[in-house]
Amino acid sequence: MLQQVNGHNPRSDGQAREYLREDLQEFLDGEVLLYQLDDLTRVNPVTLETVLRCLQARYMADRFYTNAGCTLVALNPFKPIPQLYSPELMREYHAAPQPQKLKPHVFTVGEQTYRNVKSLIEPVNQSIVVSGESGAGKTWTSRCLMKFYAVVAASPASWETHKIAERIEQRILNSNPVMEAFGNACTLRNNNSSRFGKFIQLQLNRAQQMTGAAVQTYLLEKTRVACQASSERNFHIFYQICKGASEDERLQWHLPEGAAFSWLPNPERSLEEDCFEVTREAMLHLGIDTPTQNNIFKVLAGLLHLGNIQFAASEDEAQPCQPMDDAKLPHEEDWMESDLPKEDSPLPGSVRTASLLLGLPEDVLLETVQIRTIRAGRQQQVFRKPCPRAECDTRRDCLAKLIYARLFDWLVSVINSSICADTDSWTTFIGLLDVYGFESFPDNSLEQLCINYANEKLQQHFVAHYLRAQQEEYAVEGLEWSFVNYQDNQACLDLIEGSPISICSLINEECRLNRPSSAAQLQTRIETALAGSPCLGHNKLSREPSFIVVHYAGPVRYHTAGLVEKNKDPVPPELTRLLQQSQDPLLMGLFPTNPKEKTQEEPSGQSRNPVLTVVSKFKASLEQLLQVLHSTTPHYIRCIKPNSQGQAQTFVQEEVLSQLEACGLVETIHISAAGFPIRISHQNFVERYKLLRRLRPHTSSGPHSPYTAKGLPEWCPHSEEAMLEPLIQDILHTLPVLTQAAATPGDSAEAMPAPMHCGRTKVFITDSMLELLECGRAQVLEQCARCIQGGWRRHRHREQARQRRAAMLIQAAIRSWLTRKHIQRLHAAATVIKHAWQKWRIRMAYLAAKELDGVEEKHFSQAPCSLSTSPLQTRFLEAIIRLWPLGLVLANTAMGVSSFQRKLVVWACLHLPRGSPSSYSVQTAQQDQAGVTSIRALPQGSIKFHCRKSPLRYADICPEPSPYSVTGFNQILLERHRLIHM
Ligand SMILES: Nc1ncnc2c1ncn2[C@@H]1O[C@H](COP(=O)(O)OP(=O)(O)OP(=O)(O)O)[C@@H](O)[C@H]1O
Repeated sequence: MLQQVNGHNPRSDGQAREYLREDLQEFLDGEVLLYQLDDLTRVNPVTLETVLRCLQARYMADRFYTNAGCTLVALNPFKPIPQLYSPELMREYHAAPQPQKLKPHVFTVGEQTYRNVKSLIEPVNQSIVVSGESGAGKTWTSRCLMKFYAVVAASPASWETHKIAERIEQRILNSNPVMEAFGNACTLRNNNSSRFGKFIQLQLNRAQQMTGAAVQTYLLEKTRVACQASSERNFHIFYQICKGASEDERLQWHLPEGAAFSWLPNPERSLEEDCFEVTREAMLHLGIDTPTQNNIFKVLAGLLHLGNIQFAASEDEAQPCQPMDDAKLPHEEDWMESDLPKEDSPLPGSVRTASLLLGLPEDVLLETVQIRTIRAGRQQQVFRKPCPRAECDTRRDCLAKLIYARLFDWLVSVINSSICADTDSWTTFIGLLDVYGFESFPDNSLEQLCINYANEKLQQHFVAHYLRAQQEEYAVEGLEWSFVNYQDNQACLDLIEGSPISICSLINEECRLNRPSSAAQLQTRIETALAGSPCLGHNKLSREPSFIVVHYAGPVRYHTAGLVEKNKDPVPPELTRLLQQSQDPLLMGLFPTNPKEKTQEEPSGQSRNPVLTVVSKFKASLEQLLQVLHSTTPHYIRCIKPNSQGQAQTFVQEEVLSQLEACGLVETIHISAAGFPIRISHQNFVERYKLLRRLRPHTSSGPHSPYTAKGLPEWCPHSEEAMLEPLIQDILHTLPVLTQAAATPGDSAEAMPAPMHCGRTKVFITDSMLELLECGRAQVLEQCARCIQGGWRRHRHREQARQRRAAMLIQAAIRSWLTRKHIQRLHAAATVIKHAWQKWRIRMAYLAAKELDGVEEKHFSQAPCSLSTSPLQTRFLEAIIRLWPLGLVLANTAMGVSSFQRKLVVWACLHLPRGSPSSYSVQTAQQDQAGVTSIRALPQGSIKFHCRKSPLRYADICPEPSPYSVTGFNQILLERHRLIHM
């Protein structure tokens, strides 16, 4: 209900605003409920708040996938939903004529890419970029896609080719558990966190059947082998072998039950990822036979024992640090193999076991870790310098990292050789990129710099693609507008990788100079050399040397301490040489003894080639990757973790918001805002804003609308659109009035028109224009409300007056009716009384007459003759008549007559029968001398009259007394006498 427009109650104002906001939201959303919105670009307006609300509503309604333009947002359900990933559903999406019309799903993206490949429209190759923070579901999504392609891209041809294809698909799928066992670990954020980035190329032949795949990995977190954060774990494979090995294998690998290893923290935590048998099975399918597998596991066990070697600090710098006796392994003598030269060797068990398992001579292994060799001079003279304890630890860790990294790369190459098809057997590919999401921790170093650098690159790629998609939509709608002014993240990329000076180049230079690097020095260098960059910041309050990079997803502070060392990733050449001496078949393969081969780990001083730092290697592989991506049609899946606890049905808005920022969706929203974030269909636009036409000036021409020129297209293909055109034109004509009304006195005229475009089917407007339209609408509604209120008040007034008149009329009518009724009743009663009265009077008269007649008759009957007959009688009567006044006078004389005498005189003169005192009463005055006051005939019976007061004015005065009516018994008598007298 509209509020009374002139009633300014702040609370009701607030409510009204809220109501209008909801109303606008409802309009912008259309008829659809928020959770039913499949595409975030349909959320209107595209703001963070609405996007969040929409995602939350969908998540709570168990709708985990939502489109966001060319991106699919995948919310992690944190609960198994088998029916959401069933082969039947895969086939349904595959068979659908328009899969994009089905509910958003990872299969829609899968099918879309597959059809694009089939359509052979350039670029034929497709890529799917799956990003998100740790635990958001990237690996799950990539696995899902691989399963999808394994189902839909299977060969329907002959049974034989079908079998081959199935075997390849199985191998591709089997690569997952192997890579996850060696490359994933349990972290604080995800129990099965991938510690590397990967790009999987699914290769398709001309018939779009999957014939093979290739895997490329990025930035394996090899430091995890030797160093794990508390509450985190090492790579899964270490736990798998410790928990899943058979008794025999335990003996072979020197892994007694319950043994404690420094590099195996939290072994008591059991995860479903600790499935040794699955890994072994998958390795077998990939062509890694059991002896090779055993060899791998033996080497891994050797690494665990290597980690148990602890050095004691040496008091004499010239003496190497000695390994401490380890007390960690229980019942050593019980399970140690007899091949260990136990009794002869003074070395601790961990050194002996490690060297045995790694196929290295014990003393050489120990010496290499303890003593640094330096070659100097032209003759390459060798100097040996015992390392301090910390360096011994570093060298030991470095040895383990070196072995593990090589082993991982080797595994990837084995997987590739197992699943990769011959180059001539495939023509197109679909790439799946599963990369780390943007990272920002309290302590960020080179790893985060590389990851965020990659994310910046991918974001730039994404933005370019998104803008292209936006631009295409504008073109379809006939809009001539471009995002030329949009600033992308090039400035940030220039800061990180630009030429000639950038953060990367400065760090690399520090490595090349091969001088002792100081963290503070590096900070100063970066700050002075890159001072002009808008994306470089510095936290002056920070005590530790650092610099801030303002990434698209937010600012990140990187510590400069250790940055150069990490970038060098130095591998002492003695370590490589040591491993080249290994007798272990696997290590021999990983570290071949080829003097001509220059390994990457060769020290910089001995090579004229530019140093291959971590950053430069990463940059090279990133460029390669982007080249591949640029040659494909990209598709994006943004995985979002609704909460950090991994709980189902829990949506923490703040956490989701930061991820939306990190995955660039917020950026997309800002890009939308730079264009026309609000799109309304012509129909809806007219329905909502047609009332604005009331604001249009009444002059026929009216002010010319600046919007009409760029406004509606000249041609309207549909008749409905044609019908809407004049209405939209009318609305557009009101815009100058609106802008004028909204302008504050200081605004310049040209600043006012807010941008707006009419496309072929939609009206494209900006936020400011929406505000203006809504303002105008509110204004018109207010006018209407006032008008309605005035009309209503007038109407109510008239109605009330009419009702009052009608009520009076009814009251009068009822009153007169009641009066009539009452009078009728009174008339009837009066008639009855009158009749009774008349009857009574007649009767009385009759009785009186009868009595009088009786008295006379009696009187005359006592006389000897009748009046008529006897003259004596007549004379007597005449005498009486003549005398009775005298008698009365006598009776009334004041003097000398007693009361009784008076009565007697009256009786005598009136000839009243003396014997019947009950019939007449004679009243004398109280003073007996006063005479007779009245003579009354006593009534025969009593008569009562009960009269209520009449509502009628004259009802109680009826009947009309007549001057002749008899009103008392005396009168009857007197009348009688008078009559007689007459
Ligand atoms: N669609 C889904 N359905 C059910 N569970 C899921 C789904 N997606 C993810 N999960 C759950 O979330 C966990 C984390 O997912 P995943 O390992 O794919 O995250 P990630 O983004 O690859 O993390 P990281 O970057 O650390 O490797 C999975 O182990 C799984 O339990």
